This record gives sequence, C-alpha cells and structure tokens, in this order.
Amino acid sequence: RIKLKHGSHREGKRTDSVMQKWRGNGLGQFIHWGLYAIPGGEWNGKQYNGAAEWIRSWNGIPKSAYDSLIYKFNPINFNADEWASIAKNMGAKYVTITTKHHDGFCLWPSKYTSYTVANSPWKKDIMKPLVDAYDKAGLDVILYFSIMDWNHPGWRYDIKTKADSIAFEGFKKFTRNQLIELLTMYPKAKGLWFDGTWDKSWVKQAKFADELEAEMRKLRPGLIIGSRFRADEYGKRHFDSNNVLMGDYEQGWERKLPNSIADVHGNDWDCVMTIPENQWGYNKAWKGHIKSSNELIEMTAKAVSLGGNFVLNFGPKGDGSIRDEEKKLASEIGDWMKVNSEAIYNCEYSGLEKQDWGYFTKKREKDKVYLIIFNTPVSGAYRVKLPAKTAIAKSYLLTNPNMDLRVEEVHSNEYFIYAKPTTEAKPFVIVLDTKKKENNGGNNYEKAK
Ligand SMILES: COc1ccc([C@H]2[C@H](O)[C@H](O)[C@H](C)N2C)cc1
Repeated sequence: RIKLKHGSHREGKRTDSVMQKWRGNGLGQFIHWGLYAIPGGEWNGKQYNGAAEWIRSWNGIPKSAYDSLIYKFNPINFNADEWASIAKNMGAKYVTITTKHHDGFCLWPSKYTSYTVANSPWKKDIMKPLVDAYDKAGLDVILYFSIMDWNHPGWRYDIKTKADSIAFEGFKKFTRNQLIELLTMYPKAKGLWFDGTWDKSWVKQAKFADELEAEMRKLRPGLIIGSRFRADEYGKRHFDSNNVLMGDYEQGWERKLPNSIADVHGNDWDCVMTIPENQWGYNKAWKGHIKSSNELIEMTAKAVSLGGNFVLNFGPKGDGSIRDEEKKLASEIGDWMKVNSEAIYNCEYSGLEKQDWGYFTKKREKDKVYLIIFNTPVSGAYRVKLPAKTAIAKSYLLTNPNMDLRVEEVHSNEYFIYAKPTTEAKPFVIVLDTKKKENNGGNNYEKAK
C-alpha cells in the first residue's frame, strides 16, 4: 500500500442511514437543463453533431453568441411540481439536477458570478422551487456540479505559467465558494454528483480538493459525494493509488452498465443513462436509437441486480416543458414500477449465479429473492441455483402471491421453477421466499422423478 495523504478516506461501504437510503433507491431521475436547452442542438438552422449540452464547444458558433443566451432564458412553461410528479410517477426515489453545467450558467442566484438566472429575463431562482418540489414529492435531491466552467475567466485546462497559477487560484476560491453556497442555500440536498474534473488543472489539486471535500462533509454531515470530485496526489481518479474508491459511490458508469459483480469492486455506484444514444441536454432532433421502456426497465433491473442505482436523464426544453416522448417513457416505466417495485426498492446483489431469463435481486436483510424475467424460456422452467444451506420455502408470482409455483429440484440446490409467461410482452417477477435448510435436508417440493 502506498502512503497517501489525499487518497480515499474510507474502505468499504458507508452504513449510515442516509447512505442506506441512497443505496436502496434503485431508480433515479437526472435533469440536464440550462442555456443549451434553448438552441436544442441547432444553430442558424444547422444541427450540431455532438451532445446538445456541448453546443458551446462547436466551432459553428462564436462563444459570445452562446454566452448571450442568458438574455433569452425565460422558461415560461417551467413547472417544478410537474417535473417532480413525472419523476414520482415513474417510480424514481431521487433526482440529480444540474446546478451548473460546463457552460458556467448557474440555475441559482450565486453571489460569486453574474452568469446566473438572476441576470436573465427569468430573474428568479430555479434551484429552490426544484429542490422544494422534489422534496415535497418525497424524492431526495442530489446536486450535479461541473468543476470545469467555460465562463469563468480563471478556468484553465492546465497550469503552465505563473499567470495560469494565479488565475486558477482565483478559480479554486470561486469553486469552493459556490459549493459552500449551494450546500448552505439548499440544505435539503442529500449529495453531490461531480463532473468536469478530468483536466490536468483540477487533477493537480489533490490537497485543495481533499480539504474542500472535508469542509463540505463538516458543513453537511452525511453528505453523499461521488468519486468524480477529486484525484489523489498521484493524479489517480475515482480509485486512489491503492485502488480504493474515492468518495462514497462510483460515478464511472455513464451510459454503460457493469456486466458482473466483479466490475463494481464491492462499492456503491450509480449508472447515469440517456434516452437517446448520447444527448443529455434537450435536442430538438429526437433521432438515432431511442431506448424503449422495456430496455430502460431492463437496465434498471440489471443495475439493482449488481448493487447500483439507475438514473435516467430528462432534458427539459428551453421553455421549461418536458417533451412528450420523455413523459410517455416515464409513465410506461412507472406503470411497471407500480406493480413490480418491490423487486427494485431496498434490493441488492443476490450473490446468485446469473441465469439467461433475467436478473436476480434480493431484499436487503430479508430472505426474499426476486427473479425479474425478461427472457421467457420455451420450457417455461426458470433455473435457480441456491447456496448449499438455502432452501425455497415458497415461490410465487409477485402479482399472485396466493398461487404457489411448481418447484422441481433438478439436483441438489438447483431448481426449475415453472411459471406461465404473462400475456403481454412485459417483464414480470417471480418471488422466492428462502429459508435455511433443515439439517435433514428436507424440502417441501417434489424431487426430480
Ligand atoms: C469528454 O466527454 C464528455 C465530457 C462530459 C460529459 C458530460 C455530459 O455533458 C453530461 O453532463 C454527462 C453526465 N457528463 C459526463 C460527457 C462527455
């Protein structure tokens, strides 16, 4: 082990109640909203090929023209309660909201820059109504914050000269001030999701970032901080030079999911996902592969089966409304969650060997295992392998707990559970109530003939 001053300060998962709640959320909503939603991936009739929230980096438009979008920010259809109810009805337990993306535009009236909602035609704070609306709807709020800030004169990609270093010192103070300001103005926020920390300038700030993280945790005990905030003194990010996770959860799963439990190294993590291939901010063009609700439900199940949370992104339009396609998907996912969320909320990695029919989840501290079925075997038999000392007490469809499913022991601790596929092509859940095996190894189901 390398002696580290600014590496991870924790081994293993946090066990406090705030983190336990986060761990059990299962499904979250991401909101990317800001000035980039006004052009929506288009400028002077030409489509930008990248992600819409990065349009400022496009050579096709002068930076000053983009920065002047502040004078067009007037989201007359913004309705925080509507956004919160869409998330609640989808079955999300928390939301991650962009307070400031890379363009530096602040959705809150920050004292430390004029590039905020306060100096737009809208004038009013956006973050407060959002935090209050989601809180009222019972969802926890996580604040997304981009360290990289293209609007701040002190931002540097690297620090090469004395002038760079002086400018960046000012930028570091500004960044600290904004983070303390956010935690002070929105004390209900449960955590932070960091972005824009890959450039050398920030990677070189191991000590500063470590001290700032400590200051934020002192100000807001229980705060949940992602692994993307800081690098250790050797420039290692997410995992320090001893391969220990920095922060409280791994933020590395962006538009991709882990494939096996080995990929997550026993840590908490979230997967953040776009509905189109790669658009976080609103893009007028709703093109390419748009994920279906079945796909998104499967990603949610896969994430929870591997001990993580799935956070689905919505990109509200410049006027503050949410596009119909996103509302429709949220409601389809919500319809499924209303029936099946017992297999998602407060569930964790089951430790069972993955089978072809779908994903196992396990209710934390309970002897309940869920089979979330996506691929119905033509045999109608769902294979389950259990650890030696575990038996099946009962097995039934989540939607029909009074009808026991037939269980056949194929050989010791390997079973087929027989269930009729549901009528419509929608994922469904088989529940296993498990119990410790009696010492006579007796089980209350038929042996293979
Ligand atoms: C350099 O490639 C990047 C950098 C940042 C991103 C940003 C996106 O704009 C969005 O905010 C996503 C969560 N984040 C990683 C995406 C790709």
